[in-house]
Amino acid sequence: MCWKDPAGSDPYEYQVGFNNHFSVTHPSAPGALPTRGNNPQKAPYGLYTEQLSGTAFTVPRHLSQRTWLYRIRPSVSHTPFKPVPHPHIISSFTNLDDSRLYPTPTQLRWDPFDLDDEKANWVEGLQTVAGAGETQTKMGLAIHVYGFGRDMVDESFYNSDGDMLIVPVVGTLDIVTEFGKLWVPPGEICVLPRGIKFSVKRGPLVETNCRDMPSGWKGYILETFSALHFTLPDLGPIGANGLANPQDFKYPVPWFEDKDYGASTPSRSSHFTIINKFLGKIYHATQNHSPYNVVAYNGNYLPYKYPLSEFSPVGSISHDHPDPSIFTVLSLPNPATPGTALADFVLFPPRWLVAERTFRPPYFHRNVMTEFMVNIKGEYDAKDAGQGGFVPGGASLHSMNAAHGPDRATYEKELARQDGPKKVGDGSLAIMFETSLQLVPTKWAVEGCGKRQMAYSEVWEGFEVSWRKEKPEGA
Ligand SMILES: O=C(O)Cc1cc(O)ccc1O
Ligand SMILES: [Fe+2]
Repeated sequence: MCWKDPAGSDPYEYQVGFNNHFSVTHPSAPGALPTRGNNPQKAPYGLYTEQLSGTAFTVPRHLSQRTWLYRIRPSVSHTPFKPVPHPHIISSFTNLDDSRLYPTPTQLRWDPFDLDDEKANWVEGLQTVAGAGETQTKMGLAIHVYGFGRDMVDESFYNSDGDMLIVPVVGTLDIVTEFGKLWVPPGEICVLPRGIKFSVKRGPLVETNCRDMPSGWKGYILETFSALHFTLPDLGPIGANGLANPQDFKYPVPWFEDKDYGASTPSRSSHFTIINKFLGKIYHATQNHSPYNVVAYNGNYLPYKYPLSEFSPVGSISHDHPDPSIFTVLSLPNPATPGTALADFVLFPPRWLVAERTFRPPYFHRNVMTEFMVNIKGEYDAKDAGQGGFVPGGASLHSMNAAHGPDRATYEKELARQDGPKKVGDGSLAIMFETSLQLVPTKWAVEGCGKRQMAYSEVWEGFEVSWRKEKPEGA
């Protein structure tokens, strides 16, 4: 089934259904998909047949992901890769003496990051904030910010290190992939799995309340190095429905161009550049044609997007504050420890809080998971969003076991609260990258970026010791 935005702001069409197996052909080339098998002696219209695997051939069937592509030229027709410096990307976090890293258990919070991004394209504008593990053994993850002001033209990127879950905060992303196009405004996310080629262009700059992020296209990226990919979390007693429903995940429909590059091409360059991130380094190769030449495909390894507004949250309808795992949108299980995640993508959506006899904002806690949060817009219910607070566009890192929770202002306001049911988060959106691994921030994030809120810990100062007034006599 094809889906089209009824409001008309997204110009593209999509196929729907999380992890579906799609067998599709561009409408201009009926019959481009082989009718028997994947790999005919000669594919229809002389197309080249290519398998792109997202998992090892031998993984259990329910984890297996691969797509067969039918394309105008084989992907392999390009020059050898040459390294190109990119000083801001880090993909190995295991050497804690690496001078680019800054291990610290301190609670960290940042105002919106300032990136020197006007001339950068999306790849050049990547900057690593934190990470764990490394790409070589496919164990770990990295968190990056991006900021760019230039479209990727005649350039395509693919990542050999991991999958990228992209969270735009300012500016719509207009993404061309080998599988078709994705339109990703703030409020939606997309996942670009390992190995898939794509180019990021600037879509409209939508209204933002990010005070310090007035210009540019900016957002956050969770990069997962794992050999497996995001899944929908189990629902357990919640039942068969709710949270992120499979039909709300949108996959592109085929889009291709039959475009050659040569000396006579009046383009910026006389070739197309393929950019690869491999072991944390950037490499360039060139070729004489557009890689967006896939006419038909058949498989379940594809990029996709998800509008966060479709998330159907569950919560407490009597008393007590449920743990935030109820807000998991996508999860990447940690095979080493059943029930834990290498990475969870968690959403704090607008919702009604009705719990009685309950301290409703997030409680004080010291979690075994590491929490990296981003305020996309509005006010998060545990933190003041004013100047120096958890501001839109800003982020926080609460590492394994690090105590955190409501700031003093929120705590006092909640103790004094009289009202009944309350809608929180109207017009607001916060997300969390949560991991069972120990994240290491980069030196840039802790010292270099100039956006760290050095006074963050003060939000938890000055709590009244009510006990002394209220304790039973003799205690
Ligand atoms: O720290 C945070 O704000 C995230 C969070 C939210 C919540 O409702 C409970 C626990 C938790 O870590
Ligand atoms: Fe937390």
